[in-house]
Amino acid sequence: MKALRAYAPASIGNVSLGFDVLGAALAPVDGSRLGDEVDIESADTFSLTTVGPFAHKLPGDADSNIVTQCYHYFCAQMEKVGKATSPVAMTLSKNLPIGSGLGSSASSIVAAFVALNAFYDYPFDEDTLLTMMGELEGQISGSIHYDNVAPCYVGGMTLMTGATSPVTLSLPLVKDWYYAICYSGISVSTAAARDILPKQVDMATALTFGRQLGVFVHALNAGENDLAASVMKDVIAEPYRKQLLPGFDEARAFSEQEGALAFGISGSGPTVFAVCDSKEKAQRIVAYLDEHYIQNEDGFSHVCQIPEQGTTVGPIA
Ligand SMILES: Nc1ncnc2c1ncn2[C@@H]1O[C@H](COP(=O)(O)OP(=O)(O)OP(=O)(O)O)[C@@H](O)[C@H]1O
Ligand SMILES: N[C@@H](CCO)C(=O)O
Repeated sequence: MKALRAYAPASIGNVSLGFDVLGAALAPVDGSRLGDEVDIESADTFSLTTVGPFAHKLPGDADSNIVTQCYHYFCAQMEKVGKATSPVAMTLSKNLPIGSGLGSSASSIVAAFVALNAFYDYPFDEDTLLTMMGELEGQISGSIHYDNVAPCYVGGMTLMTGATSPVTLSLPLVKDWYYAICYSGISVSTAAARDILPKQVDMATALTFGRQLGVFVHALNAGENDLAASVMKDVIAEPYRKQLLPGFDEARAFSEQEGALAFGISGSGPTVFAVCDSKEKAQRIVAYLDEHYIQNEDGFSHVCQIPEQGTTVGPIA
C-alpha cells in the first residue's frame, strides 16, 4: 500500500525588506528538522490525525484544520480537471508553533498539498500547486500572500512575481550567512498583525521600499553581500508590529552590537532573526535571545541557514 511522508520547512516571511513578496526557507545548521510533516495513505474514508509538540494548540475538530481544507480543495481541483480521487488517511505532525512567524500554517498547507500531489501521481505542476497553496494561506490569514508558502515549497529565497506563471523567482543565496532565529513562545495572529498596519503608505516609504528591493536583488546577483545586507530594513510593518514584541528593541541592539548584518521580525512575529556573517556570531546572538527574548517554555531558538531544497516527499521508511 502506498504510504508517503512530506516534510515542509519553516520560513521567514518578508525578510524585513520585502513585505508579502520576499521569503526564505529555514534549516537549522545542527541538522535537526524545523517544519511540519504530513503522512498520507489509502483509507475507506477521509480522516486527519494530529500529533507532535504543537498538536494540542490546533483547533479541536479535524474539519477546522487547514490540512482537511487542503484535502477538500485538492479533490475539488481534481474533479475540475476530470481526475478521480479516493479517500485517504492523513496524519499531521504539528512541529511548528501556531502564530509564530515561522510560516506555521504555510508549512502544514505545503506539506499537505505536496503529499496529496505525490499520492495522486503528480496531476498538478509547480505553479498550479503554488496558486492552490496561496489560496489556502489566504483563507487562513485574511489575505493571499506567498512569502511563506513559496520558499517552504521550493526552498531558497524567493521573490513573488504577481503573475500566475512563474509565481515565484529564486534569488541567489549567500553561502556564508547564518540566521539566528528565536521564537519567544507567545502567539501573534497573522490576521491581527495585518489589521494594525495602515492601509496606505506615504510616498517616501514607497520610494524606500522600491529602492531597497531593487538594490537587494541587484546586490545578490552581483555578489555584493554587504550592500545587500545594508538594505534589509522594514519600512512597512516593523514600525507598527514591534510594539507586539516584548524585548524587540533590546534584541536588535544586542545583535547589532555583536555585528549582525541585519535584524528583523520573521513574518508577522513574534519570531525575530539576525543575519550574521559567521556561525559564531549567530551562536552568541542565539545565546542572548534564549536568555532575554524567550517568554515561556514554548520558545526556542536555532542557528539556521537557507536551504536550497524546500519540501521533500517520499515513502515512509
Ligand atoms: N495545521 C494548521 N497549522 C496552523 N494553524 C492552523 C492549522 N489548522 C488550522 N489552523 C488555524 O489557522 C490559524 C493560523 O493563524 P495564523 O495565520 O496567525 O498562524 P500561523 O500561520 O501559524 O502564523 P505564522 O505564519 O506567523 O507562523 C489559527 O487560528 C489556527 O488555529
Ligand atoms: N507577509 C506576511 C507574512 C505572515 O507570516 C505578513 O507579514 O503579514
